[in-house]
Amino acid sequence: MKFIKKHLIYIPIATAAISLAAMIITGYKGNLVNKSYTLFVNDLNSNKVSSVNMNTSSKMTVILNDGTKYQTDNPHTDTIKETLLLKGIDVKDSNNGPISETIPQAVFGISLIAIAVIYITQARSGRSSVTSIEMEDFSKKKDHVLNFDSVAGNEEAKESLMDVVDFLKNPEKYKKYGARMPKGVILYGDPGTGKTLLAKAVAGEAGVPFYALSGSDFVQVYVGVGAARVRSLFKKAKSHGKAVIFIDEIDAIGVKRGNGKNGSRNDEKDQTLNALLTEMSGFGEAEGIVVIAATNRLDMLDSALLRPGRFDRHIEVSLPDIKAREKIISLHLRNKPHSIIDIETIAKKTAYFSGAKLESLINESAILAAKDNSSKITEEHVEKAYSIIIAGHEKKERSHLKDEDKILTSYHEAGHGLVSMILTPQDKVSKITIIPTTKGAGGYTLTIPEDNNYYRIDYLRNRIKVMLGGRAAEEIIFGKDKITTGAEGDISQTTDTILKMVAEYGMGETLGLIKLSSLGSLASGYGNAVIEECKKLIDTLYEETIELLTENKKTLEKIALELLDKETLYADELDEIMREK
Ligand SMILES: Nc1ncnc2c1ncn2[C@@H]1O[C@H](COP(=O)(O)OP(=O)(O)OP(=O)(O)O)[C@@H](O)[C@H]1O
Ligand SMILES: [Zn+2]
Repeated sequence: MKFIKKHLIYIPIATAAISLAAMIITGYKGNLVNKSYTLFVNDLNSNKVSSVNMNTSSKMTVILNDGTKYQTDNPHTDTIKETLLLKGIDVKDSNNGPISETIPQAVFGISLIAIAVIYITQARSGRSSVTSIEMEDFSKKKDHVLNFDSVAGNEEAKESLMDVVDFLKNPEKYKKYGARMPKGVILYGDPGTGKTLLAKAVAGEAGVPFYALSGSDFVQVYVGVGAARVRSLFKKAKSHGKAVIFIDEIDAIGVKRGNGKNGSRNDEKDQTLNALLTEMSGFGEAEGIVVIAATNRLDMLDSALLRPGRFDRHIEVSLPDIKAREKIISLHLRNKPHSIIDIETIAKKTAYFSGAKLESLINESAILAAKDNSSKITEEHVEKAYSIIIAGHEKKERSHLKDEDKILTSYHEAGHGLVSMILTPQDKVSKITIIPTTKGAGGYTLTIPEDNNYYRIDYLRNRIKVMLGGRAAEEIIFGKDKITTGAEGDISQTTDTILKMVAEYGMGETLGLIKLSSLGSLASGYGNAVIEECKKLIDTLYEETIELLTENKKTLEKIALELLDKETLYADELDEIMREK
């Protein structure tokens, strides 16, 4: 839209130029000399005049029999025309100039007005709308193209996105196999973790244009404008063939409908969202267009957005762990004069920093170096910048965790991971990390090999122990009076599972094979007894978990300490520790 609007002004400019040229050509009357009125009267009296061309202007044009042409004053008397006619002189009396002259004049005038109108509206809309479709054409730019090397860390996200890159490069290949490739990908994760950067890198890797729009641009615009913007964005992208369309802050238009807090649906958002969904179903698989959206909150999104054929790929972009932070710092120090050798120490100190925050740390250091007129960025500059950044952020967020919290999280997560590796080895632990994910503080990741239809009772009991492993580890290491709120999520999960076992799966004694939820109003009589049984079961399972971890305390400590050091431990590192056990 903006693109067309921007070029609209060239149409009247062109017409103005053409009409001006026409005016010059038609208006060119040769070098018309001016002669005095008495000379004209002389010519008239000697019958030399062939024709006279007069109009409302102060001059009239005289053509003599020999073809010479000159101008003289038009006396504007009532009789002049008659006098001339009586002498048999051809008189052209036009109030308006000949058509060939007036048309270019009119067109020129209209063009000037059009230029002014378009210029004013553009200047105005430029001021009032912050929206601009950001466009970068990676298919043409060959120098400093963003690619996956520009994004440090985030290896898992990059791996998932490699598929998308391959699809963008060879959509036909996938079509041949009848594969349905993702039209939409959602990148979710904390602010500043590099979601935008990754989306640009996909376009860069695939060598296709990148179009970006932010969901927040649609807030507070008139109904219909957002939808129109979406349509024009897609139209533009499609006209180029392959493309990456990036929609930042998709939550601004795609929050769940009827969500209590954000309950007041807004027509504009709905229309914009609908336009987006329509556009997405409107292009075919082989077209090579991928829409990448970013959000900080995947759980807030409307399920309509997440359905197959829409944004059905969800890729988490997490905060960097120590290795990734080292890479990000190195990346941003590259091309800057510096004398920093010990990047590892900086990485150690910056736990829970996002990529954006690390970038601003390095930038701040560079500013300090410049202020000092120092030839290089030194470790002292980084030190100073660190204090500035921490002070600036501390008020706003719980940004940098205290070491104490880090230690606690390490043991907590190690507890989950260790219990899982011992009791449910079939569920492969692919990583344990103390870097918080959007789902909560810390975390370990399970890759469950097969999707089971049924779970055996012993498996369910073991799963509960895995969930209790975090709290149990805290208690073993720090003592009962030092336990934390960190286990809240675990506790709600175990409660759900145990309640289902006793009240729905027929695995308890109080109800036997009776399903509590089928009892309707009769269920209330069983309430307390069911809770009693659940509590007893959980207590027993918790004790067993404490026992198990106490027996394996050495391994627990080893995992925790390595976690503290490396922040993330992957399957091979964990296998190594378990082998040494
Ligand atoms: N993994 C990374 N590697 C290198 N630089 C990074 C990385 N992550 C973030 N950055 C730096 O932080 C800047 C901001 O990142 P980006 O805008 O991609 O984050 P985002 O996840 O899209 O944030 P938001 O959710 O706030 O939109 C980048 O331009 C880059 O300089
Ligand atoms: Zn936990």
